[in-house]
Amino acid sequence: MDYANLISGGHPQALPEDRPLMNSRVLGMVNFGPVFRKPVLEEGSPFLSLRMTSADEKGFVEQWTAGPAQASVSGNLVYAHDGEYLFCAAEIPASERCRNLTRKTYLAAFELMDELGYPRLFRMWNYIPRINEDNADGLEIYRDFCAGRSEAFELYGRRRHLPMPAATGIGAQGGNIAFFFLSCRSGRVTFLENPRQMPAYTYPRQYGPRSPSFARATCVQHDALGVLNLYISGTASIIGHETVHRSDLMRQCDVTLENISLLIGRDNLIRHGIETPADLTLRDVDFIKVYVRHAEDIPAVRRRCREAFAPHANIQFLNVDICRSDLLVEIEGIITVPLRADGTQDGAGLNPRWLVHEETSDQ
Ligand SMILES: C=C(O[C@@H]1C=C(C(=O)O)C=C[C@H]1O)C(=O)O
Repeated sequence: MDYANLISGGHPQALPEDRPLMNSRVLGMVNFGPVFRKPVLEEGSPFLSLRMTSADEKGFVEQWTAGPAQASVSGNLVYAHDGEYLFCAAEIPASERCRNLTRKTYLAAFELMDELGYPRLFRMWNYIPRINEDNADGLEIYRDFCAGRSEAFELYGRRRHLPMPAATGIGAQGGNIAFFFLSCRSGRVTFLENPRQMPAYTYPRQYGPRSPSFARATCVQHDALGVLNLYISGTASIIGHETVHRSDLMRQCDVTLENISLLIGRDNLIRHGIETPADLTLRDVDFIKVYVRHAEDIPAVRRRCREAFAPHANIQFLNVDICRSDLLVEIEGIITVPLRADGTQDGAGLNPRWLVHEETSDQ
């Protein structure tokens, strides 16, 4: 596999025997690179390419692997499942306003989850080019998107209980709106809120005709494996429902990091009925994506994040717009926690692998 070609937006070619990338254990792959391509099946696995970097940046491929998976396509949904987890990616075709197509595509995704038997939706990622620009009606595209998504949750929720999962709703450097999500069949799923922030789905109408549909985090517990995965939503400098420190990058970083610390802290976990052998802190967060509005702010944000997170944490910095035009930075991550007192675990639950450019140059 020519990873460099893959990351730079080329089509995957035949795999070398020693480096099975798109094999049957791959639930899905998401390329964070310079070219948008709608999700397709490549070498038997779902593959979505997001335009998230400039041509001269390294980029990376996020690979979700689990058990032997079956992959297929249904309309504009491309998916794979392994008996416990479902990965599904979709493009929302370009239009002058996205509410209706967002609602339609989201509803199709919920139906698929149900039909395949993976009803426990636990993490969604939404990539929205021109997120702060206006649609044909003068409504911000993010708000238009939120309206369609909210309608899908409401309509589907009349038939099936479907709590809102952890999510990210962030800009992209081009292409069309695309989302991918993870759901599971038997993991014990808990949805967390942050006492310092109003639940997003209760935001007042000043932020749009319908509020964003997501929780602050989702916890998936696999008691048989002795492990818990905590998926942290994109988090920003919002207290209550208001953006704070509108023009102060470093204060926005601090509030964002404080929000995550509070969210994963012992008091909040216990409030949601979750017990872990040790207190969780920022040092436990991994697979951290840091979204930064202005490219020139990345070095300062990088320094601050390197202070806050563990040295071994996987961190990627992406220069994209953020869901509110007064937000300068946003952070998401994942924590994997052994549940047994002796620290043993019979599996890691579901984490991604990041194949970054340096790792691929010797392919
Ligand atoms: C930063 C916030 O929201 C962002 C938008 C989200 C969405 O619309 O799915 C989810 C998390 C963040 O990426 C927030 O409202 O606190």
